[in-house]
Amino acid sequence: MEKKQIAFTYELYTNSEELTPQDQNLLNQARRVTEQAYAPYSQFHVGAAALLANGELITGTNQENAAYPVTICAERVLLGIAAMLHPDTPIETLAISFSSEHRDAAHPISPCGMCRQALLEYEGRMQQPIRIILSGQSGQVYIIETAKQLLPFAFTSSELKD
Ligand SMILES: O=c1ccn([C@H]2C[C@H](O)[C@@H](CO)O2)c(=O)[nH]1
Ligand SMILES: [Zn+2]
Repeated sequence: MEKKQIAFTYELYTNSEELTPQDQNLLNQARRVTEQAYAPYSQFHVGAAALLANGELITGTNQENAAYPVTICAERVLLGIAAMLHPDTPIETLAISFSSEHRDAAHPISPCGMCRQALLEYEGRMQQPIRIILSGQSGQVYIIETAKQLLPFAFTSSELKD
């Protein structure tokens, strides 16, 4: 028997002023777009903003539904928009933020399991890592090098190839 370990490194910033101007801009877009989320049931407004390899910037927000499981997270809304509007253009960096009238939003949130799986597929499809910036409306910022790190032992398309 052998014991194995999986670990990854991420960057931690005290606040967004420590980021490069380009990353600050992207995070500010994610923070701002939370206002456009459709989240009448949770009042948890999530915003995602992506910088694409062609320099375009796109955004997405969570879209809830009275039949709760029908809800789509901001991250997967954004991936659908990216795939449709800019096919074959990799996502270089994705910023994710949130806001809520009822909760403190001064800490980062991290994508749910379903979005991690979707982000991993997009990376594989575009053959380029997606850098991820996580932060609330203020406070600490995490930067993760690739979506792959968020989903160790992932099930991928390689299993389905002949
Ligand atoms: O990373 C996340 C986590 C949650 N949500 C949404 C789903 C739901 O609308 C609300 C509460 O779970 O937040 C996202 O969009 N992205
Ligand atoms: Zn999700």
